[in-house]
Amino acid sequence: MAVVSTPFSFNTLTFPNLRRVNRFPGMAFASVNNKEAASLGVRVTEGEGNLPKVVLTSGSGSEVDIYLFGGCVTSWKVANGKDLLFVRPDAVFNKKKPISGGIPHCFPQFGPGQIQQHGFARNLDWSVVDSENVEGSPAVTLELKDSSYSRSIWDFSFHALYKITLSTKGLSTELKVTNTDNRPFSFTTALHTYFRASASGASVKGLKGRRTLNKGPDPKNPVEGSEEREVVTFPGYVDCIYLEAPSELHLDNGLGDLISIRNTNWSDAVLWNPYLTMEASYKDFVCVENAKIGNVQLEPQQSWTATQNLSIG
Ligand SMILES: O=P(O)(O)OC[C@H]1O[C@@H](O)[C@H](O)[C@@H](O)[C@@H]1O
Repeated sequence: MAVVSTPFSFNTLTFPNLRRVNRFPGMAFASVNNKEAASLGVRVTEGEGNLPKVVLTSGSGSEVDIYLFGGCVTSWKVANGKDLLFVRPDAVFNKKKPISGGIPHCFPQFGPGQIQQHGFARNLDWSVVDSENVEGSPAVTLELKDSSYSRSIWDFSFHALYKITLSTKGLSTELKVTNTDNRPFSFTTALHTYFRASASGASVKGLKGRRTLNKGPDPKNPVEGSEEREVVTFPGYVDCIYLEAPSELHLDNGLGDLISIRNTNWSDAVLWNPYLTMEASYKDFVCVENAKIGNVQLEPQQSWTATQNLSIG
């Protein structure tokens, strides 16, 4: 897969607009430098394959890793040190492929469709544009804009901002896509979240009665249906879209954790487990994805924003 990468040096990385946000309205923001960034719970380090990685650390000890390549959150360790996300053992960190695991972006196409599966946002370098700490919750905002590479695939000018905030018990993301072109465009998108799980014991609640598009038999010709189960499990190969999913789902990861997955504006959901097609790892994860399966249509200068909040009880 062709990948465009931006030259990167740890020595030159700065945090534009890094700021400490005061608790009280009306007080001025204090500018901070990279050293202070660490004390605010935001630092940049070298990840796997020497790729730059932002680490957010909350006051309670929870921690999140985010690779600039793909704007991909790869780890969410809660205060007891348990990582609730999963990176596949076949994941590579060499920019030749998207990182297979964590929370990859699917943009501007969920797929299958006319361009590469899941689009290009997961195999481009995002950049840091803002960072802050609000009452002990560190946050970083990443940015992705069109480039000659993206335009060779999808010929539109766009601007995406992705804010990731870590709190004591939760991990929140906000994705804002703006049409910076002078023509309307449409896209589909998803956050393809890989949760660490015991797939045979994992289940999702909240989907009963929802319309389904089952991609299991043939991804290009999904079978329409509706979900009858209160508790949806992963007994074998699962690849199913839920249209107009609720704004809150509950995942029991089969490892003793109940994770609530709340969203605004991600109208649809996808459950995926590859079963024996990924024999080495399928037992250890399930994907529960917030998605926008129908086209989001944006006029020039219009934006679309969606949030996801993962939290443990
Ligand atoms: O690109 P990845 O991370 O291997 O994921 C692929 C899977 O992603 C899921 O979202 C799709 O519903 C599946 O059809 C697809 O096979």
